[in-house]
Amino acid sequence: MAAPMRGMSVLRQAFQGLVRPAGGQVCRQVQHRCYSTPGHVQVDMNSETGVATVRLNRPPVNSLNLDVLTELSIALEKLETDKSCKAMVLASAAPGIFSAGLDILEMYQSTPERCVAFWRALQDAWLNLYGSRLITMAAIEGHSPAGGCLLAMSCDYRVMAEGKFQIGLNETKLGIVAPFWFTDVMLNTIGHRETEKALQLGALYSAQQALSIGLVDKVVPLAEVMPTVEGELKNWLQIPAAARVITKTSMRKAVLDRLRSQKEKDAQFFADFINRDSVQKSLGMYIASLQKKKN
Ligand SMILES: CCCCCC/C=C/CC(=O)SCCNC(=O)CCNC(=O)[C@H](O)C(C)(C)COP(=O)(O)OP(=O)(O)OC[C@H]1O[C@@H](n2cnc3c(N)ncnc32)[C@H](O)[C@@H]1OP(=O)(O)O
Repeated sequence: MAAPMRGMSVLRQAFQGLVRPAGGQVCRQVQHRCYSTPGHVQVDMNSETGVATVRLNRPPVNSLNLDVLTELSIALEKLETDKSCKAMVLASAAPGIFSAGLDILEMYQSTPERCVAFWRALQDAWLNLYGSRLITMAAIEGHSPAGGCLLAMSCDYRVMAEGKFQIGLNETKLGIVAPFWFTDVMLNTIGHRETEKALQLGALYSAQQALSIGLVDKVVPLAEVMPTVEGELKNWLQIPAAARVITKTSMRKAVLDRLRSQKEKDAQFFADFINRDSVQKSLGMYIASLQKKKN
């Protein structure tokens, strides 16, 4: 069986009620337990089915800042150690968006120390998600670029809403480079040739295009995303858990170990890279282009 993820014991305590995060709530009902932190990540645990729904909740676009990533790690750790939890659905509480990826403002004109802390939080959230023993499914009910795509790809199964929404690792379009572990996850998902094209072009795919290259597993109308995930979960839940977990762990171990063995080096590299003048200039232009879109 997969070992629970290491670290963050204070965070785990927070969820066990020993330490309460500022402004956080723990509410218990008969069949549903809701663990809500200040509002960035909502967890609804259905004790009857053993399925938890984790919703990103940072409107307008669920950009992933230090707080969101830390809260996501807390939530995933808690579910990992909850023996009654068998599966986790990752979704969004914000309409029209799964996640806009990393909060660009965490990378623009930030201090090296903040950059390192931010990157460590991302690493931990990803290690918890990709290394989870749970069945993990992404309900992609909106746009899912960059870090949003990473989260979705790190689940076991993806259902995306048809229509105008886009998904992909578009980092090169921002003048930045997808880290090796983003690349590894994409390689494991869509294979080498498609990854080469997708990453160099910073391609964002429609749901149908994503389906055709295997980036998502099913495309359905928006209203059908959750029911489709629930239907698919029924199949996965029938598989003997130990055999499924051992299979998943063995297939993901090399990629997880690659990051685990160089977390600090990776965080330092990120902080150095992102603070280069040329990268800051590109990010500044990208932020301006997002703002200009509105005018
Ligand atoms: C080795 C080290 C290398 C470094 C590797 C670093 C890796 C980075 C991975 C990433 O995740 S980078 C982030 C990439 N994300 C994007 O490119 C998405 C940008 N956003 C969009 O394209 C659109 O916002 C959207 C997601 C398609 C949604 O469009 P919509 O029209 O619904 O909303 P907007 O009006 O565009 O946005 C509303 C509001 O939110 C701000 N915003 C959008 N995305 C981000 C973001 N990722 N971070 C921070 N802020 C974001 C946008 O600027 C608007 O703000 P305003 O103040 O209301 O104008």
